[in-house]
Amino acid sequence: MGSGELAQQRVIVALDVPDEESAIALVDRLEDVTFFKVGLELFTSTGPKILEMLKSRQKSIFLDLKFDDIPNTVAGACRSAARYGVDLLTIHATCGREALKAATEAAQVGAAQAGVKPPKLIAITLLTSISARQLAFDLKIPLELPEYALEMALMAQESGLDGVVCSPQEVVQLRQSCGDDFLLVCPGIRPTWADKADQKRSLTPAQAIVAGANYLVIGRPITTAADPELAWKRISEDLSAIA
Ligand SMILES: O=C(O)c1cc(=O)[nH]c(=O)n1[C@@H]1O[C@H](COP(=O)(O)O)[C@@H](O)[C@H]1O
Repeated sequence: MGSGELAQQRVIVALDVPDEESAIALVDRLEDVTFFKVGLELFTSTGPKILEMLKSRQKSIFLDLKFDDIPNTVAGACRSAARYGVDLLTIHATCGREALKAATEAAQVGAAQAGVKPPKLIAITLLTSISARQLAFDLKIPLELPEYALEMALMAQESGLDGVVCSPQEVVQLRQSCGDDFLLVCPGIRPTWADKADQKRSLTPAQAIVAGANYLVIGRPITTAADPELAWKRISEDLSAIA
């Protein structure tokens, strides 16, 4: 595999910026990046026109709106979001089984109505900013963290979702239990030289790929670097070494 190819195929850059202008500036600087994530900050600021900007540049899109509500509401949200023709879409596993099933069906319906490809619907298992201690003491979940993440993933799989968002630290276990066809999308990725900031359960890009992640979501190590192109290049080179 050529230099940078693995990063181009497997790294999604999170565009956590406040407005369209900053997003365009980053996308145009990072010309080798093929897959971008639009999350709550940017989508709340710009609305769907940011998706058109990315499509006009032939980029793949992860629309990360992390829906979390009652079944009827998340189904409606997924139906609407699926009409945009994005590649990946998120919902929280904690919505529960009924909501996950309703969301899965609604995403298919929305995409069919718009005549676009349905998004891969993936569930957040447990945010990568939550530590084992916080899970026990703040969220009062009596399970061990890996067991809790696995239970959320299995519920998502049984409800018909295409995969989950999980920390790279849980990938080996989830891959073993959920099989090769289940998408494992991992944020909380930190090269050795990057600040961990609010991420609690991280691995390096190479470690996450070796563990079996399908996609890595990387934001600040690239987007807030003094030289974002150089940060991307360093990550691409690290990944080329394991290709
Ligand atoms: O759904 C996500 O993408 C997500 C889930 C999760 O558990 N943790 C997590 O960090 N994310 C997102 O992944 C990105 C990580 O960004 P950085 O920490 O800057 O690399 C952010 O856009 C988060 O919203």
